Amino acid sequence: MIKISNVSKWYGSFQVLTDCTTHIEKGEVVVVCGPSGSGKSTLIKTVNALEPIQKGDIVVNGVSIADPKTNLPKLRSHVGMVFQHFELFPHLSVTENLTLAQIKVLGRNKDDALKRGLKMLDRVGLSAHKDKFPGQLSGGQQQRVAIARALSMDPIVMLFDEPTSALDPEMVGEVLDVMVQLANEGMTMMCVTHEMGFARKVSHRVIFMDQGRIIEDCTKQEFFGSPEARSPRAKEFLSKILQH
Ligand SMILES: Nc1ncnc2c1ncn2[C@@H]1O[C@H](COP(=O)(O)OP(=O)(O)OP(=O)(O)O)[C@@H](O)[C@H]1O
Repeated sequence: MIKISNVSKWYGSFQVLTDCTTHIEKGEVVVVCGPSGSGKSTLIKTVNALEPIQKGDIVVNGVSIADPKTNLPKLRSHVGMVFQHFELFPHLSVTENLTLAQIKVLGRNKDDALKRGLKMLDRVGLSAHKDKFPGQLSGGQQQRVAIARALSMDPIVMLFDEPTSALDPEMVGEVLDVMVQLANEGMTMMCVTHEMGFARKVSHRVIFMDQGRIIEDCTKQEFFGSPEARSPRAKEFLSKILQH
């Protein structure tokens, strides 16, 4: 489904990603973790070419992002992305937020877009809020609308970049519940998150990054179950998070 091969990236002279190689199969949930600044967000943003790469390739569903002939807006329309900050349009109602890209990018008619959007809004438990504006919703509700908006586009994969880290603690659970539900329904997911409870509960694999490199790429059982077999940097990270 997604093949990341020998990806390197620089910001000016600073190398942010070094020779990253991994893959995500259909229906797999992969959690990307690691210390702050290790390149997790940058890596996930390269998957839909929001961040360009200078070396290597990423193939999404058979389409190479490095191929100059690739239609990147079309590729992005199949890849759902949910960010730390919800990035809903503040001047549009929830319904308008849900339908805009379906109409403009996928060319759906208004009725079909509305039907699909409301179905996804129901899936995240927010049907009653369809006519509100983002500012009238809590952070957790806004993030659930952002997830519903991404799902309305019928994505083949969902990318999550720290979707709960800007939320008050009591709202984290409601967003994670939606993500757990999606994972259980078989959605292919790549998630940058510090929520190790989520990683332990639903992920299939864990990628651990440090200084722009993928240091560990293993099953969650290997990652959490046998910390003694991990690299020194991952061991240190695990010992910190497992204290709590
Ligand atoms: N647009 C940019 N220009 C220059 N440097 C950048 C840019 N974006 C990120 N960086 C740097 O690249 C490195 C990796 O950043 P990135 O956000 O990918 O890390 P991260 O692992 O997701 O961190 P965090 O967990 O703190 O969000 C950091 O040193 C960061 O300062």
